[in-house]
Amino acid sequence: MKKQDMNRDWIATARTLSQALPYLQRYEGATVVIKLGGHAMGSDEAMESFARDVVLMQQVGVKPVVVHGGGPMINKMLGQLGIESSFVNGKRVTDKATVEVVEMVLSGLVNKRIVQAINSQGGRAIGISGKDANLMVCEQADPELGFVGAPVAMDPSIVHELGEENLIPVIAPVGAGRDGETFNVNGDTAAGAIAGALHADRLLLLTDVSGVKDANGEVLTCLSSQQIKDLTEAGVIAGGMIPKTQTALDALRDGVRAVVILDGRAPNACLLELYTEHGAGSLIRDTQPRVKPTAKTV
Ligand SMILES: Nc1ncnc2c1ncn2[C@@H]1O[C@H](COP(=O)(O)OP(=O)(O)O)[C@@H](O)[C@H]1O
Ligand SMILES: CC(=O)N[C@@H](CCC(=O)OP(=O)(O)O)C(=O)O
Repeated sequence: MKKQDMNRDWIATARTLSQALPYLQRYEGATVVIKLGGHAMGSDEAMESFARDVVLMQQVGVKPVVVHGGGPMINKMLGQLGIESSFVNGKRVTDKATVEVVEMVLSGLVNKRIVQAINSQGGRAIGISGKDANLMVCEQADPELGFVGAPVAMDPSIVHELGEENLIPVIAPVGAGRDGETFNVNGDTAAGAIAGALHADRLLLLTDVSGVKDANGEVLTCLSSQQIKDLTEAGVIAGGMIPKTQTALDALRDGVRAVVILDGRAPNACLLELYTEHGAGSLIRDTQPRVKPTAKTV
């Protein structure tokens, strides 16, 4: 690269940092729940970029809370063990043998991989599941789905306590039932319930598509509740996008200020969303247009 071009790059970087000031101020002290989907954590590079974003967010005053999925990793382990599984509306039909594998993979392999990635970037992450400190008590969601849980009682105090110690909670979507059963909770559902209990300022759902697409495959940058209902009825929102958009609606109802569905494989996806004028993905915030205000309101 020529010296002149390098100077231009540095000037652009400085300008980007300067332009981030109103957003840095806006999100200082904000609680941001980030759901990392299994498809978004494929490569080591993607994981490293995610971890850097989370550590940087905390460095500039955000309280990040990570909730993760791990569907592809569960599929792989079930395959290795010769256990078949099927999905109904994006949720895994979960029998006794399956729920044991789900907990092993989510609370073990996947959770610790994320914890390690964040800690490697200088953060202090701690891995827990919905079972810890009664964070997420569940009931059976639907008898047809077996041990799939619906969160019914949330106690977010452990998340607050960890945040006060500057620890970054990394939460596996596994919950306990009142009779001691273990429930497999869809990662989006768990993230929404946790964001709702925390009254989070933002819920970022990181996935493997650039947002919610319409019938022509175009990403919708801003969506209302009604649009979500219409697109779901028309079958345009399908599969794994159903729990995601349903989560968004539930989270808004529970007091989360806004939900964004975005591509977690894109480098620095979280920073792009929070700290640039452009933003990323599909913003779900009732009927307001996707305009990034410059005032100090979140
Ligand atoms: N309208 C839609 N817009 C975008 N993606 C959709 C839509 N309907 C269904 N999908 C599917 O939803 C998937 C995301 O859900 P899922 O695979 O469960 O992701 P994750 O593992 O990140 O939770 C996308 O890869 C896409 O195939
Ligand atoms: C009930 C249910 O479907 N649970 C999910 C939990 C993991 C998950 O949600 O992972 P992603 O976010 O990567 O899809 C499952 O068993 O796959």
